[in-house]
Amino acid sequence: MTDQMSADNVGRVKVAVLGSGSWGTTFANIVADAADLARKSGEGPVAEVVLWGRRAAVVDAINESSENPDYFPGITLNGRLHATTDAAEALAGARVVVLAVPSQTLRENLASWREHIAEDAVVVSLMKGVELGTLMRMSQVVGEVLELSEKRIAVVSGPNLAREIIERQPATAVVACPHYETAVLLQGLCKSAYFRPYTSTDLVGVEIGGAMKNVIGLAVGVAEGMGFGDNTKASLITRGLAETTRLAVTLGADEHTLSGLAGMGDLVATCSSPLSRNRTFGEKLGAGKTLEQVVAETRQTAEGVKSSESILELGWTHGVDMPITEAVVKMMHHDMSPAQALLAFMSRSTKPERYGV
Ligand SMILES: NC(=O)c1ccc[n+]([C@@H]2O[C@H](COP(=O)([O-])OP(=O)(O)OC[C@H]3O[C@@H](n4cnc5c(N)ncnc54)[C@H](O)[C@@H]3O)[C@@H](O)[C@H]2O)c1
Ligand SMILES: O=P(O)(O)OC[C@H](O)CO
Repeated sequence: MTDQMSADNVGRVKVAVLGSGSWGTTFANIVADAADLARKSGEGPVAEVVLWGRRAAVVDAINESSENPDYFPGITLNGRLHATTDAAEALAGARVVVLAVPSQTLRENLASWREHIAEDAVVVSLMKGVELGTLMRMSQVVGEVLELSEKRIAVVSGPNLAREIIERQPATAVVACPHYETAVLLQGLCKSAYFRPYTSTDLVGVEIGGAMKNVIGLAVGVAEGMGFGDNTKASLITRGLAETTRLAVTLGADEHTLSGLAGMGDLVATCSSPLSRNRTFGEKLGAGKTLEQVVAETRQTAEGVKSSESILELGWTHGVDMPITEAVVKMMHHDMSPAQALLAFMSRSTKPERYGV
């Protein structure tokens, strides 16, 4: 996709969505529904969506009965959605490549997909994590492995609990790309009757907001599990947003992004919803289950568990104070009990409400 190409002269666009879990399936369905709307109205680009998945049973069910029985049994997907286990087939001719795999496997996935990704494709990350070891945001991993300029890398993020959106409940999101025209084109591809995307050029703010809300969601879940009420949870959400904003702004984000959909919006959705995997993970831990028990019970990706470590290191590398993230890391990775983590958090030295950047 060239920099000059606009939404008006694109016409048909093949979109490959890689990852047929909860969010990959839902986002592919959004784009297919958006294409139906564009076809009817004669306005905007019309996407042909191909979904890649690892498991043949899931792929066959999507193709034969428009259903993903693993994640959304009983929900009818858009009938035009085509699925395949063959990444080369999904990627052939795709001008938009959407990534929906766990953050920590992205690098190895991209290495195997790289040769099939068209040179002029725009690559869109749906992931909300930070890579362990490198401390890279997902767009940075994409840029490094695929050797893409940032003009061809975008992110979609926001308060997007998949279960609600697959039921076609109204939701909003942010499509971020440093190249504004690309963000507008992608906005056109996923704008449907129930999904309203806004554009942004602040990739850093949108990605840090998405990764951090998982960590804060874990902390709020722990508080819920320990039986605490709304004052505790509101305090964690608000101080969590302050922590998120400190980190994001230090890394170059616009402060306003963090009070938008990909910051506060997603934080509120994640921290209030029993549908959130991160919040649920924390809640089980807070209620007294061991980490091993919770890990064993968790089938879907709770990104904050691993990303809490890389995010804390990222904060420390840049001299950012991250007390909630630190408490989460101690509980997730250093055998600290929720009660001990709470004591450590509450007994820190007192501070002005606003400090740091
Ligand atoms: N589920 C949501 O509501 C939601 C919403 C917005 C963003 N996200 C983000 O989207 C990303 C994906 O989450 P999800 O909810 O789809 O997770 P999920 O656990 O539902 O699905 C992950 C998918 O990746 C596949 N997968 C697992 N390991 C893999 C590997 N090594 N190689 C290739 N594929 C592999 C799984 O088979 C599955 O299809 C996460 O970063 C998450 O934070 C999720
Ligand atoms: O289920 P979670 O905790 O991964 O959250 C899902 C989405 O990211 C909410 O926007």
